[in-house]
Amino acid sequence: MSQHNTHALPSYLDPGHLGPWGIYLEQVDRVTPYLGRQAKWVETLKRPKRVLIVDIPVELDDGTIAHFEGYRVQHNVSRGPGKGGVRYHQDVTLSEVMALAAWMSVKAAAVNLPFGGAKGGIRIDPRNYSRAELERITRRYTSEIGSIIGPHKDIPAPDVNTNAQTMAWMMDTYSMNQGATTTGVVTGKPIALGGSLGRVEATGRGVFVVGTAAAEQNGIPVEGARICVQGFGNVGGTAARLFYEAGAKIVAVQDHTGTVHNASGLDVLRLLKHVEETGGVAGAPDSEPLNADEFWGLDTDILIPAALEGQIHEGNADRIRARIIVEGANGPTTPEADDILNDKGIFIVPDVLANAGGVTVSYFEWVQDFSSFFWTEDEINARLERMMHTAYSSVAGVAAQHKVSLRTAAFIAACSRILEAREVRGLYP
Ligand SMILES: NC(=O)C1=CN([C@@H]2O[C@H](COP(=O)(O)OP(=O)(O)OC[C@H]3O[C@@H](n4cnc5c(N)ncnc54)[C@H](O)[C@@H]3O)[C@@H](O)[C@H]2O)C=CC1
Ligand SMILES: O=C(O)CCC(=O)C(=O)O
Repeated sequence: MSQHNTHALPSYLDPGHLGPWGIYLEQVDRVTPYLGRQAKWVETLKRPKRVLIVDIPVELDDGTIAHFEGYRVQHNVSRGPGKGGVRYHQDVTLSEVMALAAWMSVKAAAVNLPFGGAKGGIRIDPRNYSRAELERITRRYTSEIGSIIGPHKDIPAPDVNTNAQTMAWMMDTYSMNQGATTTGVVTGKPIALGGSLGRVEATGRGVFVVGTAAAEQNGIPVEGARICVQGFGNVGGTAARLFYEAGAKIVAVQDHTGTVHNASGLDVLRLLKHVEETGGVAGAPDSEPLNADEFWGLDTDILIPAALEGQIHEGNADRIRARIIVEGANGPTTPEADDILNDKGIFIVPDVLANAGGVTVSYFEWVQDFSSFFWTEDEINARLERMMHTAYSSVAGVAAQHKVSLRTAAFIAACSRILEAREVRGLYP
């Protein structure tokens, strides 16, 4: 059992709290005064365009029948087709998927990609199911949402507990139902199926690029910087490795199995191997265990939350001693915590900017699939870096102009773009 089950729930999971969708709505309310005449259209952002809840009946390996609840939400498609990952997690809710879809709309617009926002999920703990069962569940889910996805409508990708194999099954199922191989229906596919080089690492690489820019802006040399990372999967593991290779010291890592600490710096390559072999960071060599709560009070230069939403809340924000927070996860900081951290002068690179590297390389993959012409990994990484730098500078410019946080600035830039598209498209059929 995870040590986290023994701790109080984060405040956003308390009954009566706003929940992820409520948090998103509050973020939109906070930015509305900066939208000028576009504010007239702001209601567009406060309701999803389309919500689909599906029942997924599947025969398990032992012959019994199980039913899972799945979702696909398209929040906004004013600027292009919906885009966003698919999450398999036991705590997935409609409110969460709605918020994740909305953050995708904001993210795509903040980085100026020609996409709207969407997200999907299945309420399931995938660790309890065999590979064959997961394949059947994924295929049935894909068929159930098949009428609303498509390369020009809504393009899924990996998120928590899904990966390139999941995308291969989705692409194959969609193609079988269409009667034609349709590689552009999902991104994050295996390279053999039209996937893009660099996509697996892209989100962590983007975190590294903007994290480095933020460190420079705050006079923190990356070489020797102390870094704590929560979540050591696709995003956290890659970001930790890139910072480690740049000379930073990864002093603590937390995942669902535990928290490991080494004040002189963990050997990240060994830690990655340990996680591959054992499924989590607990018991990693050359580390001491910490309890989950101690992690948040560690004296550090950069904190990278790269696990789930609501991890930084009013119950722990006050104890955080990082100089910079780079949000690898979606929605890791509640609005209450955001206020506390801003008052403490902690510099936050918000999720919609910091973790946009993944969807950026997904965009490259989608473009490559259409042209059937594939780029080298160096080309992809160079383009990714350029786009992340451009987005960071333009959001930092908006922040300076309005004297607001990078989060508010990213929302101002993104919401303005979405609402401008809404306005010029017009309303009538
Ligand atoms: N994969 C991608 O391309 C993108 C992912 N994200 C976001 O980044 C975050 C992480 O996603 P991935 O790395 O893809 O997922 P993943 O499934 O590869 O890894 C998730 C990590 O979080 C840890 N974790 C889960 N529950 C935890 C808990 N209660 N406490 C501490 N750690 C916990 C897991 O142990 C694992 O290390 C999510 O918020 C996701 O939405 C954002 C943009 C793109
Ligand atoms: O790569 C994508 O299309 C979306 C990735 C994603 O789900 C996210 O950025 O949160």
